[in-house]
Amino acid sequence: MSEFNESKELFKEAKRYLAGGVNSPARAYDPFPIFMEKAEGTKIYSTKGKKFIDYSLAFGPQIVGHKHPKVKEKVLDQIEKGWAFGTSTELETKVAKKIVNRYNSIDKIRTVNTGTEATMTAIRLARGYTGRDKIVKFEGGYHGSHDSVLVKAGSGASTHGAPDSPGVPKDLAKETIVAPWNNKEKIKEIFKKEGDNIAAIIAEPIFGNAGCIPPSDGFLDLLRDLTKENDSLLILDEVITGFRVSKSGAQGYFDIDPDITTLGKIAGGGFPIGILGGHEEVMSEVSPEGDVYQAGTFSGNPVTMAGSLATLEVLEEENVIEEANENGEKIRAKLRQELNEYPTLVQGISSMFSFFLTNQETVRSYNDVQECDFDLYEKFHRELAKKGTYFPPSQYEISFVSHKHTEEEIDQTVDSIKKVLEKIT
Ligand SMILES: Cc1ncc(COP(=O)(O)O)c(C=O)c1O
Ligand SMILES: N[C@H](C=O)CCC(=O)O
Repeated sequence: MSEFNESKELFKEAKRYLAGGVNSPARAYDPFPIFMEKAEGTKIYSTKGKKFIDYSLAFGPQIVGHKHPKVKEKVLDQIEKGWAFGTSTELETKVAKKIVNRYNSIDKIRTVNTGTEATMTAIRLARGYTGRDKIVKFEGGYHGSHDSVLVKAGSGASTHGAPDSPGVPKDLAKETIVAPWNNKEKIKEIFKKEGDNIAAIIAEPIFGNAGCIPPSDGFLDLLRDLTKENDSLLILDEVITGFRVSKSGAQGYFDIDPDITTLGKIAGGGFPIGILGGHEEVMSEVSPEGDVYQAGTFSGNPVTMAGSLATLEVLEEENVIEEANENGEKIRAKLRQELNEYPTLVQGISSMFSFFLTNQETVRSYNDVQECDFDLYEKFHRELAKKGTYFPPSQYEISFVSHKHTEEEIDQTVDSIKKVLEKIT
Protein backbone atom coordinates (compact mmCIF):
# COMPACT_ATOMS: atom_id res chain seq x y z
CA MET A 1 0.00 0.00 0.00
CA SER A 2 3.09 2.26 0.18
CA GLU A 3 2.44 3.92 -3.17
CA PHE A 4 -0.73 5.42 -1.67
CA ASN A 5 0.86 6.53 1.61
CA GLU A 6 0.61 10.18 0.64
CA SER A 7 -3.19 9.87 0.22
CA LYS A 8 -3.34 8.15 3.60
CA GLU A 9 -1.60 11.14 5.21
CA LEU A 10 -3.72 13.67 3.28
CA PHE A 11 -6.91 11.91 4.39
CA LYS A 12 -5.77 11.99 8.01
CA GLU A 13 -5.31 15.75 7.70
CA ALA A 14 -8.60 16.19 5.78
CA LYS A 15 -10.49 14.39 8.54
CA ARG A 16 -9.35 17.04 11.03
CA TYR A 17 -11.06 19.79 9.06
CA LEU A 18 -13.71 18.29 6.75
CA ALA A 19 -16.75 16.37 8.00
CA GLY A 20 -15.79 12.73 7.44
CA GLY A 21 -12.75 13.99 5.53
CA VAL A 22 -14.72 14.65 2.34
CA ASN A 23 -17.20 16.98 0.70
CA SER A 24 -19.43 14.17 -0.57
CA PRO A 25 -19.79 10.76 1.13
CA ALA A 26 -19.51 8.80 -2.13
CA ARG A 27 -15.84 9.83 -2.18
CA ALA A 28 -15.04 8.31 1.21
CA TYR A 29 -14.05 4.68 0.85
CA ASP A 30 -11.99 2.36 3.00
CA PRO A 31 -9.28 2.47 4.11
CA PHE A 32 -8.82 5.97 2.60
CA PRO A 33 -9.58 7.60 -0.75
CA ILE A 34 -6.86 8.21 -3.33
CA PHE A 35 -6.29 11.96 -3.60
CA MET A 36 -6.21 13.19 -7.19
CA GLU A 37 -4.55 16.31 -8.51
CA LYS A 38 -5.07 16.61 -12.25
CA ALA A 39 -6.72 14.92 -15.21
CA GLU A 40 -6.53 14.96 -18.97
CA GLY A 41 -8.35 12.91 -21.61
CA THR A 42 -8.96 9.43 -20.20
CA LYS A 43 -6.35 9.77 -17.46
CA ILE A 44 -6.49 11.00 -13.89
CA TYR A 45 -3.35 11.57 -11.78
CA SER A 46 -2.90 11.21 -8.04
CA THR A 47 -1.12 13.86 -5.99
CA LYS A 48 1.94 11.65 -6.18
CA GLY A 49 1.74 11.69 -9.98
CA LYS A 50 0.51 8.10 -10.42
CA LYS A 51 -1.48 7.77 -13.64
CA PHE A 52 -4.79 5.94 -13.82
CA ILE A 53 -7.08 5.10 -16.74
CA ASP A 54 -10.28 6.66 -15.45
CA TYR A 55 -13.64 4.85 -15.60
CA SER A 56 -15.38 7.08 -13.08
CA LEU A 57 -15.01 10.29 -15.08
CA ALA A 58 -16.01 12.51 -12.16
CA PHE A 59 -19.04 10.27 -11.48
CA GLY A 60 -20.20 10.81 -15.05
CA PRO A 61 -19.83 14.30 -16.48
CA GLN A 62 -16.60 13.87 -18.46
CA ILE A 63 -17.91 11.97 -21.49
CA VAL A 64 -15.73 14.09 -23.78
CA GLY A 65 -12.69 13.22 -21.65
CA HIS A 66 -11.08 15.41 -19.00
CA LYS A 67 -9.92 18.92 -19.89
CA HIS A 68 -11.19 18.90 -23.46
CA PRO A 69 -9.29 21.69 -25.32
CA LYS A 70 -12.41 23.40 -26.68
CA VAL A 71 -14.16 23.40 -23.30
CA LYS A 72 -11.01 24.75 -21.65
CA GLU A 73 -10.67 27.52 -24.26
CA LYS A 74 -14.30 28.67 -23.95
CA VAL A 75 -14.20 28.62 -20.16
CA LEU A 76 -10.93 30.60 -20.07
CA ASP A 77 -12.43 33.12 -22.54
CA GLN A 78 -15.36 33.57 -20.18
CA ILE A 79 -13.10 33.93 -17.15
CA GLU A 80 -11.36 36.79 -19.00
CA LYS A 81 -14.77 38.48 -19.29
CA GLY A 82 -15.81 37.80 -15.68
CA TRP A 83 -17.30 34.89 -13.79
CA ALA A 84 -20.36 35.96 -11.83
CA PHE A 85 -22.73 38.76 -12.75
CA GLY A 86 -26.08 37.96 -11.10
CA THR A 87 -27.68 39.15 -14.36
CA SER A 88 -29.08 37.53 -17.46
CA THR A 89 -26.57 36.50 -20.14
CA GLU A 90 -27.07 35.43 -23.75
CA LEU A 91 -25.13 32.24 -22.95
CA GLU A 92 -28.02 30.99 -20.80
CA THR A 93 -30.42 31.20 -23.74
CA LYS A 94 -27.91 29.53 -26.08
CA VAL A 95 -27.60 26.57 -23.69
CA ALA A 96 -31.39 26.39 -23.25
CA LYS A 97 -31.89 26.41 -27.03
CA LYS A 98 -29.52 23.45 -27.47
CA ILE A 99 -31.42 21.44 -24.86
CA VAL A 100 -34.89 22.33 -26.15
CA ASN A 101 -33.77 21.36 -29.67
CA ARG A 102 -32.62 17.95 -28.48
CA TYR A 103 -35.45 16.92 -26.13
CA ASN A 104 -38.99 16.72 -27.57
CA SER A 105 -40.44 16.72 -24.05
CA ILE A 106 -38.76 20.03 -23.19
CA ASP A 107 -40.11 23.41 -24.30
CA LYS A 108 -38.46 25.41 -21.54
CA ILE A 109 -35.83 24.87 -18.87
CA ARG A 110 -34.70 26.33 -15.55
CA THR A 111 -30.98 26.03 -14.85
CA VAL A 112 -29.78 25.42 -11.28
CA ASN A 113 -26.45 24.41 -9.75
CA THR A 114 -26.73 20.70 -8.98
CA GLY A 115 -28.77 17.63 -9.82
CA THR A 116 -30.04 17.77 -6.25
CA GLU A 117 -31.54 21.22 -6.79
CA ALA A 118 -33.00 20.10 -10.11
CA THR A 119 -34.91 17.12 -8.66
CA MET A 120 -35.92 19.10 -5.57
CA THR A 121 -37.44 21.78 -7.78
CA ALA A 122 -38.98 19.23 -10.15
CA ILE A 123 -40.79 17.60 -7.22
CA ARG A 124 -41.94 20.97 -5.87
CA LEU A 125 -43.20 21.83 -9.35
CA ALA A 126 -45.09 18.54 -9.64
CA ARG A 127 -46.65 19.10 -6.22
CA GLY A 128 -47.56 22.69 -7.09
CA TYR A 129 -48.96 21.74 -10.51
CA THR A 130 -51.09 18.84 -9.30
CA GLY A 131 -51.99 20.17 -5.83
CA ARG A 132 -50.98 16.76 -4.39
CA ASP A 133 -48.21 15.87 -1.92
CA LYS A 134 -47.25 12.24 -2.44
CA ILE A 135 -44.46 11.14 -4.73
CA VAL A 136 -43.28 7.69 -5.74
CA LYS A 137 -39.61 6.82 -5.93
CA PHE A 138 -37.87 3.48 -6.39
CA GLU A 139 -35.79 1.50 -3.87
CA GLY A 140 -32.12 2.28 -4.49
CA GLY A 141 -32.94 5.16 -6.83
CA TYR A 142 -30.88 8.26 -6.11
CA HIS A 143 -31.99 11.79 -6.90
CA GLY A 144 -29.58 13.86 -4.84
CA SER A 145 -29.48 14.73 -1.17
CA HIS A 146 -32.70 16.61 -0.39
CA ASP A 147 -35.30 15.44 2.09
CA SER A 148 -38.08 14.02 -0.11
CA VAL A 149 -35.75 11.58 -1.87
CA LEU A 150 -33.45 10.47 0.97
CA VAL A 151 -35.71 7.51 1.51
CA LYS A 152 -34.29 4.11 0.46
CA ALA A 153 -31.71 6.03 -1.57
CA GLY A 154 -28.79 4.50 -3.48
CA SER A 155 -25.27 5.88 -4.09
CA GLY A 156 -23.33 7.09 -1.01
CA ALA A 157 -26.46 6.78 1.14
CA SER A 158 -26.38 3.00 0.61
CA THR A 159 -22.59 2.68 0.68
CA HIS A 160 -22.53 4.25 4.12
CA GLY A 161 -25.51 2.28 5.37
CA ALA A 162 -27.99 5.15 5.73
CA PRO A 163 -30.49 4.88 2.88
CA ASP A 164 -33.01 6.57 5.20
CA SER A 165 -31.31 9.62 6.63
CA PRO A 166 -31.88 10.89 10.16
CA GLY A 167 -33.03 14.51 9.98
CA VAL A 168 -35.63 13.92 7.28
CA PRO A 169 -38.93 14.87 8.98
CA LYS A 170 -41.09 11.75 9.38
CA ASP A 171 -44.12 13.61 8.10
CA LEU A 172 -42.28 14.47 4.91
CA ALA A 173 -40.87 10.95 4.45
CA LYS A 174 -44.46 9.67 4.69
CA GLU A 175 -45.22 11.54 1.49
CA THR A 176 -42.62 9.46 -0.36
CA ILE A 177 -43.92 6.06 -1.42
CA VAL A 178 -41.12 3.63 -2.17
CA ALA A 179 -41.62 1.00 -4.87
CA PRO A 180 -39.35 -1.85 -6.02
CA TRP A 181 -37.71 -1.14 -9.39
CA ASN A 182 -38.88 -3.30 -12.31
CA ASN A 183 -41.86 -4.69 -10.38
CA LYS A 184 -44.97 -4.02 -12.49
CA GLU A 185 -47.49 -5.52 -10.09
CA LYS A 186 -46.33 -3.44 -7.11
CA ILE A 187 -46.49 -0.12 -8.94
CA LYS A 188 -49.97 -0.94 -10.26
CA GLU A 189 -51.06 -1.74 -6.68
CA ILE A 190 -49.66 1.56 -5.41
CA PHE A 191 -51.60 3.53 -8.02
CA LYS A 192 -54.76 1.54 -7.38
CA LYS A 193 -54.61 2.52 -3.72
CA GLU A 194 -53.07 6.01 -3.81
CA GLY A 195 -53.42 7.21 -7.43
CA ASP A 196 -55.53 10.28 -6.55
CA ASN A 197 -52.89 11.51 -4.08
CA ILE A 198 -49.76 11.03 -6.17
CA ALA A 199 -48.19 14.18 -7.61
CA ALA A 200 -45.45 12.35 -9.49
CA ILE A 201 -43.27 9.34 -10.02
CA ILE A 202 -39.58 10.22 -10.06
CA ALA A 203 -37.36 7.62 -11.71
CA GLU A 204 -33.90 7.22 -13.13
CA PRO A 205 -34.85 5.66 -16.49
CA ILE A 206 -31.79 3.42 -16.19
CA PHE A 207 -30.77 2.84 -12.59
CA GLY A 208 -27.34 4.34 -12.03
CA ASN A 209 -26.90 4.57 -8.28
CA ALA A 210 -27.58 1.00 -7.24
CA GLY A 211 -25.36 -0.26 -10.00
CA CYS A 212 -26.50 -0.13 -13.59
CA ILE A 213 -29.97 -1.68 -13.86
CA PRO A 214 -31.86 -1.04 -17.09
CA PRO A 215 -35.67 -1.05 -16.98
CA SER A 216 -37.37 -4.33 -17.80
CA ASP A 217 -39.44 -4.49 -21.01
CA GLY A 218 -42.40 -2.13 -20.86
CA PHE A 219 -41.66 -0.87 -17.33
CA LEU A 220 -41.15 2.78 -18.33
CA ASP A 221 -44.26 2.63 -20.57
CA LEU A 222 -46.22 1.38 -17.59
CA LEU A 223 -44.98 4.32 -15.49
CA ARG A 224 -46.05 6.69 -18.26
CA ASP A 225 -49.51 5.06 -18.57
CA LEU A 226 -50.19 4.97 -14.83
CA THR A 227 -49.22 8.62 -14.31
CA LYS A 228 -51.34 9.74 -17.27
CA GLU A 229 -54.38 7.74 -16.16
CA ASN A 230 -54.12 9.21 -12.65
CA ASP A 231 -53.35 12.84 -13.61
CA SER A 232 -49.92 12.50 -11.95
CA LEU A 233 -46.67 13.62 -13.54
CA LEU A 234 -43.74 11.51 -14.67
CA ILE A 235 -40.34 12.97 -13.75
CA LEU A 236 -37.46 11.25 -15.53
CA ASP A 237 -34.24 11.94 -13.67
CA GLU A 238 -31.70 11.95 -16.49
CA VAL A 239 -28.87 13.47 -14.47
CA ILE A 240 -26.74 10.46 -15.48
CA THR A 241 -28.42 9.32 -18.70
CA GLY A 242 -29.03 12.75 -20.28
CA PHE A 243 -26.77 13.44 -23.29
CA ARG A 244 -25.30 9.98 -22.70
CA VAL A 245 -27.63 7.21 -23.80
CA SER A 246 -28.59 9.23 -26.86
CA LYS A 247 -28.63 12.93 -27.79
CA SER A 248 -32.06 13.03 -26.18
CA GLY A 249 -31.07 10.79 -23.29
CA ALA A 250 -32.83 7.63 -22.19
CA GLN A 251 -36.22 9.11 -23.09
CA GLY A 252 -35.10 9.27 -26.74
CA TYR A 253 -33.71 5.75 -26.55
CA PHE A 254 -36.85 4.25 -24.97
CA ASP A 255 -39.29 6.67 -26.69
CA ILE A 256 -40.91 7.97 -23.50
CA ASP A 257 -42.39 11.45 -23.15
CA PRO A 258 -42.01 12.56 -19.51
CA ASP A 259 -43.69 15.64 -18.04
CA ILE A 260 -40.50 16.87 -16.37
CA THR A 261 -36.89 15.94 -17.09
CA THR A 262 -33.94 16.61 -14.83
CA LEU A 263 -30.43 16.89 -16.24
CA GLY A 264 -26.97 17.57 -14.76
CA LYS A 265 -23.46 16.09 -15.05
CA ILE A 266 -22.68 15.98 -18.84
CA ALA A 267 -24.94 19.00 -19.44
CA GLY A 268 -22.45 21.13 -17.46
CA GLY A 269 -19.33 19.63 -18.99
CA GLY A 270 -17.81 19.14 -15.53
CA PHE A 271 -18.97 22.46 -14.06
CA PRO A 272 -21.69 22.49 -11.37
CA ILE A 273 -25.10 22.30 -13.00
CA GLY A 274 -28.64 21.00 -12.72
CA ILE A 275 -31.48 21.58 -15.14
CA LEU A 276 -35.17 20.89 -15.09
CA GLY A 277 -37.30 21.14 -18.17
CA GLY A 278 -40.70 20.19 -19.50
CA HIS A 279 -43.62 21.17 -21.64
CA GLU A 280 -44.78 24.79 -21.62
CA GLU A 281 -47.90 24.08 -19.57
CA VAL A 282 -45.92 22.67 -16.64
CA MET A 283 -42.91 25.01 -16.87
CA SER A 284 -45.16 28.09 -16.88
CA GLU A 285 -45.90 27.30 -13.21
CA VAL A 286 -42.28 28.16 -12.29
CA SER A 287 -41.68 31.60 -10.75
CA PRO A 288 -41.69 34.41 -11.89
CA GLU A 289 -44.24 33.34 -14.55
CA GLY A 290 -46.01 31.01 -12.09
CA ASP A 291 -46.12 30.63 -8.34
CA VAL A 292 -43.78 27.68 -7.73
CA TYR A 293 -40.75 29.39 -6.27
CA GLN A 294 -37.18 28.61 -7.26
CA ALA A 295 -34.13 30.86 -7.16
CA GLY A 296 -30.31 30.84 -7.01
CA THR A 297 -27.49 33.39 -6.89
CA PHE A 298 -25.25 31.16 -9.00
CA SER A 299 -27.89 29.63 -11.29
CA GLY A 300 -26.82 30.00 -14.93
CA ASN A 301 -23.34 31.07 -13.83
CA PRO A 302 -21.47 32.32 -16.95
CA VAL A 303 -18.46 30.01 -16.49
CA THR A 304 -20.72 26.97 -16.15
CA MET A 305 -22.75 28.14 -19.14
CA ALA A 306 -19.57 28.52 -21.24
CA GLY A 307 -18.49 24.99 -20.23
CA SER A 308 -21.94 23.65 -20.92
CA LEU A 309 -22.31 25.23 -24.35
CA ALA A 310 -18.83 24.14 -25.43
CA THR A 311 -19.49 20.57 -24.24
CA LEU A 312 -22.85 20.37 -26.01
CA GLU A 313 -21.12 21.55 -29.19
CA VAL A 314 -18.32 18.99 -28.82
CA LEU A 315 -20.93 16.23 -28.43
CA GLU A 316 -22.13 17.05 -31.95
CA GLU A 317 -18.81 17.90 -33.59
CA GLU A 318 -16.98 14.75 -32.44
CA ASN A 319 -19.70 12.10 -32.60
CA VAL A 320 -19.10 11.62 -28.89
CA ILE A 321 -22.22 9.73 -27.82
CA GLU A 322 -22.06 7.15 -30.61
CA GLU A 323 -18.35 6.50 -30.05
CA ALA A 324 -18.74 6.31 -26.27
CA ASN A 325 -21.60 3.84 -26.77
CA GLU A 326 -19.36 1.71 -29.02
CA ASN A 327 -16.67 1.76 -26.32
CA GLY A 328 -19.30 0.67 -23.80
CA GLU A 329 -20.17 -2.34 -25.96
CA LYS A 330 -16.50 -3.15 -26.50
CA ILE A 331 -15.50 -3.16 -22.86
CA ARG A 332 -18.58 -5.12 -21.77
CA ALA A 333 -17.99 -7.78 -24.45
CA LYS A 334 -14.27 -8.12 -23.64
CA LEU A 335 -14.84 -8.30 -19.89
CA ARG A 336 -17.52 -10.98 -20.33
CA GLN A 337 -15.35 -12.99 -22.68
CA GLU A 338 -12.21 -12.86 -20.54
CA LEU A 339 -13.68 -13.18 -17.06
CA ASN A 340 -16.30 -15.88 -17.29
CA GLU A 341 -14.44 -18.14 -14.85
CA TYR A 342 -14.71 -15.50 -12.08
CA PRO A 343 -17.74 -14.53 -9.97
CA THR A 344 -18.45 -11.43 -12.03
CA LEU A 345 -21.45 -9.94 -13.79
CA VAL A 346 -20.93 -7.17 -16.33
CA GLN A 347 -24.18 -5.36 -16.85
CA GLY A 348 -24.81 -2.15 -18.70
CA ILE A 349 -26.16 -0.15 -21.57
CA SER A 350 -24.72 2.65 -23.70
CA SER A 351 -21.49 4.00 -22.18
CA MET A 352 -22.39 2.97 -18.62
CA PHE A 353 -21.74 -0.36 -16.95
CA SER A 354 -21.50 -2.12 -13.63
CA PHE A 355 -18.86 -4.61 -12.69
CA PHE A 356 -20.71 -6.65 -10.08
CA LEU A 357 -18.85 -9.24 -8.01
CA THR A 358 -21.54 -11.89 -7.80
CA ASN A 359 -22.63 -15.29 -9.10
CA GLN A 360 -26.09 -13.93 -10.01
CA GLU A 361 -26.95 -14.10 -13.71
CA THR A 362 -28.65 -10.75 -13.67
CA VAL A 363 -29.22 -7.90 -11.25
CA ARG A 364 -32.71 -6.44 -11.60
CA SER A 365 -33.39 -4.74 -8.27
CA TYR A 366 -31.86 -3.03 -5.25
CA ASN A 367 -32.14 -6.31 -3.32
CA ASP A 368 -30.13 -8.10 -6.01
CA VAL A 369 -27.36 -5.48 -5.77
CA GLN A 370 -27.13 -6.01 -2.04
CA GLU A 371 -26.38 -9.70 -2.70
CA CYS A 372 -23.11 -8.72 -4.39
CA ASP A 373 -19.78 -9.05 -2.56
CA PHE A 374 -18.95 -5.56 -1.27
CA ASP A 375 -15.89 -6.60 0.80
CA LEU A 376 -14.34 -8.19 -2.25
CA TYR A 377 -15.10 -5.09 -4.33
CA GLU A 378 -13.19 -2.96 -1.84
CA LYS A 379 -10.09 -5.12 -2.38
CA PHE A 380 -10.73 -5.18 -6.12
CA HIS A 381 -10.89 -1.39 -6.31
CA ARG A 382 -7.63 -0.88 -4.45
CA GLU A 383 -5.71 -3.64 -6.27
CA LEU A 384 -6.92 -2.31 -9.62
CA ALA A 385 -5.78 1.18 -8.65
CA LYS A 386 -2.33 -0.23 -7.95
CA LYS A 387 -2.32 -1.41 -11.57
CA GLY A 388 -3.20 2.09 -12.80
CA THR A 389 -6.95 1.76 -13.40
CA TYR A 390 -9.47 3.83 -11.49
CA PHE A 391 -12.94 2.32 -11.15
CA PRO A 392 -15.71 3.89 -9.07
CA PRO A 393 -15.19 3.12 -5.39
CA SER A 394 -18.41 1.15 -4.83
CA GLN A 395 -20.67 -1.27 -6.69
CA TYR A 396 -23.51 1.20 -6.15
CA GLU A 397 -21.71 3.62 -8.47
CA ILE A 398 -21.46 3.27 -12.21
CA SER A 399 -18.41 2.85 -14.42
CA PHE A 400 -18.36 5.09 -17.49
CA VAL A 401 -16.39 5.13 -20.73
CA SER A 402 -15.78 8.23 -22.79
CA HIS A 403 -15.40 8.42 -26.57
CA LYS A 404 -11.68 8.95 -25.94
CA HIS A 405 -10.95 5.54 -24.39
CA THR A 406 -8.82 3.61 -26.85
CA GLU A 407 -8.87 -0.10 -27.75
CA GLU A 408 -5.41 -0.37 -26.20
CA GLU A 409 -6.61 1.16 -22.91
CA ILE A 410 -9.61 -1.14 -22.85
CA ASP A 411 -7.41 -4.21 -23.47
CA GLN A 412 -4.98 -3.08 -20.77
CA THR A 413 -7.90 -2.64 -18.36
CA VAL A 414 -9.33 -6.09 -19.04
CA ASP A 415 -5.88 -7.60 -18.55
CA SER A 416 -5.40 -5.72 -15.24
CA ILE A 417 -8.83 -6.81 -13.99
CA LYS A 418 -8.01 -10.43 -14.82
CA LYS A 419 -4.75 -10.25 -12.86
CA VAL A 420 -6.51 -8.63 -9.90
CA LEU A 421 -9.22 -11.29 -9.85
CA GLU A 422 -6.57 -14.03 -10.04
CA LYS A 423 -4.99 -12.52 -6.93
CA ILE A 424 -8.06 -11.79 -4.80
CA THR A 425 -10.50 -14.63 -5.56
C1 LIG B 1 -29.67 10.25 -11.10
C2 LIG B 1 -29.12 11.35 -10.23
N1 LIG B 1 -29.95 12.33 -9.84
C3 LIG B 1 -29.51 13.34 -9.09
C4 LIG B 1 -28.21 13.41 -8.66
C5 LIG B 1 -27.76 14.55 -7.83
O1 LIG B 1 -26.88 15.36 -8.55
P1 LIG B 1 -25.79 16.26 -7.77
O2 LIG B 1 -24.80 15.35 -7.17
O3 LIG B 1 -25.23 17.12 -8.87
O4 LIG B 1 -26.54 17.04 -6.76
C6 LIG B 1 -27.31 12.39 -9.04
C7 LIG B 1 -25.90 12.36 -8.63
O5 LIG B 1 -25.40 12.79 -7.69
C8 LIG B 1 -27.79 11.33 -9.84
O6 LIG B 1 -26.99 10.35 -10.21
N1 LIG C 1 -23.70 8.56 -7.37
C1 LIG C 1 -23.51 9.98 -7.21
C2 LIG C 1 -23.93 10.61 -8.46
O1 LIG C 1 -24.32 10.04 -9.43
C3 LIG C 1 -22.10 10.28 -6.85
C4 LIG C 1 -21.82 11.74 -6.69
C5 LIG C 1 -21.79 12.14 -5.24
O2 LIG C 1 -22.81 12.06 -4.58
O3 LIG C 1 -20.74 12.59 -4.80
